[in-house]
Amino acid sequence: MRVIYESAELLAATAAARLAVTLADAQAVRGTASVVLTGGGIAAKLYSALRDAPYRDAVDWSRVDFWWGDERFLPTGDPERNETQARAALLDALPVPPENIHAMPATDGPDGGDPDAAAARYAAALAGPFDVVLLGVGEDGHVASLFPGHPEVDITDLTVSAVRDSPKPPPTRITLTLPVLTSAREVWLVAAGAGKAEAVASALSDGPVPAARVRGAERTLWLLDAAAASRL
Ligand SMILES: O=C(O)[C@H](O)[C@@H](O)[C@H](O)[C@H](O)COP(=O)(O)O
Repeated sequence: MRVIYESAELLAATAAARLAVTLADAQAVRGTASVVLTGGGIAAKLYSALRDAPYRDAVDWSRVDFWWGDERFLPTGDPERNETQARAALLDALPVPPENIHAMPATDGPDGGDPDAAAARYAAALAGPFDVVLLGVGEDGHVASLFPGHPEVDITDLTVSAVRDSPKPPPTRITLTLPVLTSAREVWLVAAGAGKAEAVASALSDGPVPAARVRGAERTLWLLDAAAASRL
């Protein structure tokens, strides 16, 4: 399904509300809920919309697990880390037990600057299937840190991989792979702005971009603003 909103603000506001309802529903059905977070501009808007919404109390935040789809492999607290962004825009304001926040390792973690060991550590900790995977979409059609033409896109035997030579800085990253992303109940691809129009059009016509290959087990949702949908 795809939904096109007039503006990025409306997209962020509705996605935040949708996320609260989906997590509350998951808790009603299964007792707990899990979400995989992403980085990027529209994600930051979504996180602060959720943080500031009174309905956020519909979710029992003590029973939500937070994971990440990808991370920039930098020191803890680096402003460029997706974790730092999500904590500042959302998690720091919610009553989430620290052990439910499953950040990807940083370069000052137990594996130091070794992204392969850090990826293996995250793989060992992963507990899916996830209820919702949030994914921003890059202008080149990347999702998480799966970049077009890079070998990580075709990995089938690992759930988490190191990424080197990322075309988007910083060059070293950690990413979930397609087999684990596609095992989630719902995958939501969220994109705003004219810069995303070509990538969105390619993905939705089964073009050669990583975004075309990610699907949820139960539902795949494209949440777009009018500019990102302008080439559909
Ligand atoms: O580390 C990152 O940058 C990401 O997790 C990445 O996959 C991001 O979600 C997209 O590149 C969209 O980012 P923007 O919304 O900022 O364009």
